[in-house]
Amino acid sequence: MRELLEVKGLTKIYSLGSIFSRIKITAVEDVNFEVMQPEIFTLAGESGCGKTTTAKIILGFEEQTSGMVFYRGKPINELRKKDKIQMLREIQAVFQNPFSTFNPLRTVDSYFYETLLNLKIVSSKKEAEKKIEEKLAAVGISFEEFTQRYPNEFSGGQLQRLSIARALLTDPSLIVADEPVSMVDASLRMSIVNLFKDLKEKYSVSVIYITHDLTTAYYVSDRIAIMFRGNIVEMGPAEEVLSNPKHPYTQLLRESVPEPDPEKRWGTKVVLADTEHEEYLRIGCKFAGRCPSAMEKCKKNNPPYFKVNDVLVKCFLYK
Ligand SMILES: Nc1ncnc2c1ncn2[C@@H]1O[C@H](COP(=O)(O)OP(=O)(O)OP(=O)(O)O)[C@@H](O)[C@H]1O
Repeated sequence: MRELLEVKGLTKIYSLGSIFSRIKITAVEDVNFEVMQPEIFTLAGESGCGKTTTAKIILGFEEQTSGMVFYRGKPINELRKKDKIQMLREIQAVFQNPFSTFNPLRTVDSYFYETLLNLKIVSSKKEAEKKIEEKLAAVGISFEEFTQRYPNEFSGGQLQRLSIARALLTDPSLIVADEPVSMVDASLRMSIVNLFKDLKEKYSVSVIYITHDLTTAYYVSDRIAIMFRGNIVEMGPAEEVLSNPKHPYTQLLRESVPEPDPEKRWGTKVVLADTEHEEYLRIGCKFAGRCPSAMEKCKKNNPPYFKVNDVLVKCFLYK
């Protein structure tokens, strides 16, 4: 396996509030990880931990305050400037709400033809149809049931499969999937995350899977990073992290995780709850206020990472 993407020292600081009461929050703080090819790498954590901000920076929708993202060893920002079309082909996104991915007034197939033509992937309608048929087959939808239909003629699950098929049109190496199943019927979730496994095995596609749902994460991920208030607090093989969690936050997360708020995602209106605000501003471990094992030093010092077997844990308990 080769390294596909590397995130190094990634930090994003947002300013919130009015000019009279400005506060700064570090939504992503010195985040480091790499994604191999092929691999399903999961970023998990409760709402507001910095998963989406990390995804937005990788996808180029947001600029980092500091740190770098490397794609195949090269800084992604420079590649984006130099070879935009190639980057658009190589890294694709799948979002939470498939109904907002497609305009209700346009047929879904029109998006597919548009992507193929705009990115100059095909040169004729016949070639386009062949490509579309192949990608639909990969997500289990037939060409006939797809042609000339509007988004409201599909179920949420079918539409999410179609957004994955559309992402596949460019033969990407990396798919960044942000909560792709949280708006899909619980009974269909597994079948959609299974698709990611298939894509990894059949086409060597790597996936950054962003989720609050540890059940699907456990099932699909090779490695997982658990985030809390902008920090990765634990990272390692998914099986090990989720069946034997070390960080007190990962242990808590396994018990209950609040659902993400669809209204808040990818929007710009941001209101911080008091505890959230206080946790972001903590000098020591951001989890210390809620941690049942917190020690005096946790409140004063930011813990470094400790290695426990294959797992990195940002917690003084493992010193
Ligand atoms: N444009 C923005 N301006 C100011 N603060 C922001 C902005 N976008 C996100 N934030 C804040 O940054 C923090 C991290 O948000 P982010 O969306 O990355 O978390 P998340 O884990 O993906 O949560 P969710 O699942 O709710 O999207 C949150 O406190 C959020 O309120």
